[in-house]
Formats: sequence, structure tokens, C-alpha cells
Amino acid sequence: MCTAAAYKTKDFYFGRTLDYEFSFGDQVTITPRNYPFRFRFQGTMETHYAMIGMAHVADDYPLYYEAVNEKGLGMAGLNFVGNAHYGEKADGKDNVAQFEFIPWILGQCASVKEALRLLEQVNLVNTPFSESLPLAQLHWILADRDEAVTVESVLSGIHVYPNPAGVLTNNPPFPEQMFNLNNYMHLSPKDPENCFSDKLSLKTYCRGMGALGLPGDLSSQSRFVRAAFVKLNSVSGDSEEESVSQFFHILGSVDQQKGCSDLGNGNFEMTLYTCCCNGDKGIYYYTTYGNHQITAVDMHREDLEGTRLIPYPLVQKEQILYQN
Ligand SMILES: C[C@H](CCC(=O)NCCS(=O)(=O)O)[C@H]1CC[C@H]2[C@@H]3CC[C@@H]4C[C@H](O)CC[C@]4(C)[C@H]3C[C@H](O)[C@]12C
Repeated sequence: MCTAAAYKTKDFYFGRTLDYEFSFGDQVTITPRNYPFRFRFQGTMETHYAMIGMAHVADDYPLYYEAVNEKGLGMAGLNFVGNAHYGEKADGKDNVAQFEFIPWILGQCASVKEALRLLEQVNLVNTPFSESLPLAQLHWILADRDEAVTVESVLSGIHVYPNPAGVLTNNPPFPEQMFNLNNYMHLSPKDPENCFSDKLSLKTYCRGMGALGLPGDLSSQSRFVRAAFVKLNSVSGDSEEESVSQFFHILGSVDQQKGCSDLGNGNFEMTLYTCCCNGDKGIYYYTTYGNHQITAVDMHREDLEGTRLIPYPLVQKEQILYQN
């Protein structure tokens, strides 16, 4: 499972948790403007917006899990197993292989508005990257500082939904996730009133009782409710430190500890990494399961006119600051 969120203070922040039982070999990867993207059906994109995100680099190609571009548009792919469906190549469409979707959009679009226009033409094609990297069943959240949408390619075609919650997890399909929030409209960050009965003198005996009933488990529907509640009620200062810190706290609400989701054979799902991209500054912040210190890569410290990928291996070990 994974959870993604878009958040705005002074700047725009976008990030996700990636939950899985093993790593694909992830690297924070910058794609500069002149790296040629060779699409399977759409020819070569010689120049494009620069982007930064987490990717598995294979054959010198950045297989992005999520990224933001230099214009502040962010996009993340999250598992959508059993529902995702990609088609065959179709005439008169922009045929984009599933693994090319993030470069296709972030390479050319400066905003969600621009992406919506491009999406009308897109046909997501079921071509795998390679034999060893087969199709991933995903859906996507696309967000800028003004709005967010969810993109789902299913049997009936591509659907683009406005995403006013600005969060995404996994199954069920997005309209059901949003409908399910109706069940939680009574949750509040404020103290509850006694609506139960005026014949009982019920009282708030501690803080935080307004959100009693917020689901605490790791299922994707529960994480959706939790991430939406925490994000939409989030209060933080708007400095870079306060915003980034708050963003990690928001995603901390859906953190998966190793041991709590047993997949059998000694495998456990856990939050392998959590990231927060500042879309305005092009800075990618991350923590990993084994390293709680926030590490950052700033794309503007690199030559964005370059032609070669710039990958950074993750800092995976805990860095403890001894005070004595
Ligand atoms: C595993 C992750 C989702 C985590 C998740 O949600 N786990 C819950 C399981 S569940 O919800 O219980 O089912 C997803 C998210 C993004 C994916 C990569 C996207 C690029 C590339 C596409 C290629 O085609 C295949 C290889 C490739 C590197 C992909 C590997 C893997 O698929 C990634 C990491």
C-alpha cells in the first residue's frame, strides 16, 4: 500500500509513502531538460521540463514512482491491483506505455490544467518495460499548487476525477474512496458535543475525542480516511522547515511498521520511504525505514541543461546525533 498527499503553505508540497516488502533499488533521480526520452510509440522527446523524483533506473531510463517537475507539477503512481487496465495501441491517440506516463505528463505540462488537455488524448498501453520489469497495476494522483486530480485507467477507459481531498491510497476505485468519507463527516478536531441523549450527562474526559472513530488500521480505505482527515485539518507555519516537518507528520499518520502487515513467508509490508517534494523549489526530501533523518536533493544545484540522468543512492542508515 502507499499513500500520497498534496499540501500547500507558502509553497506547494507533494509526496508519498511507499509501502512494500522489498525495494526495487530506488534512487532519487533528476532528469535534466535535454535527456532524450525515447517513447515506445510517441518518438523521442529531446527537450522537456526537468524533473526530480524516486525512480528505479533501468537501461539508463528513469522508471519514476513519483516526481515533480520544475514548474511545480507533481505526479505519483500507487498500486491499484485488480482494477488497473491498460489497452492495446490505438490509432489517433497518444499511445503511452504505463511506465512512461509520469515522464509523458511531467515532461510537457506546467499545471494540472495543461495535463487535463493532454490526458484527453492519452491511451495507456499494456507494453511492459522489459521481461524482468512487467506491468505495474497503478493509478495516479496529479497535483499542482491549485488543484489535484486522480487518474484511473480501467476496463471502461481512462477516468480523471477531481480530487478535492488531495490524497490517494490504493483500492477501492477513487469514487468509492470519496463516497466512504460520508461515513466520517462527524469527525472533528474539536471537542464533541453530547448528541447521544440529554438524559445522560456524557462528558469529554480527555482531549482528541472529536476524532473518535477515525480508523487506525493499515487497510487502504482506512489510510485514505486518516490521511484525508489529518491533511485537511493540518495547521503549520509556512517556513520551509515547518512545512516539511508538518508534511512528514501528515504522512506519519499512515506509516506502516514492520510486523503489522504479515504477507507470509517472513515478508512484511512496511513504509520503505516517505518523501516530500517542494514543487516550487525543486527540492526532494526523504526519510527511509531505517533512516529517520530527513535527507534532501535540490535539483537546482545541478545543471538542468544536461543530457544525462543524475541519480542519488538513498542514505539508508540511521544517523543519530549524540548530544554528549
Ligand atoms: C510496489 C509499488 C507500489 C507499492 C504498493 O502500493 N504496494 C502495496 C501492495 S497492494 O496495494 O497490497 O497491492 C509500485 C509503485 C510504483 C511502481 C514502479 C513504477 C515504475 C516501474 C513500472 C514497471 O512497469 C515495473 C517496475 C516499476 C519500477 C514499478 C515497480 C513497483 O510496481 C512500484 C514501485
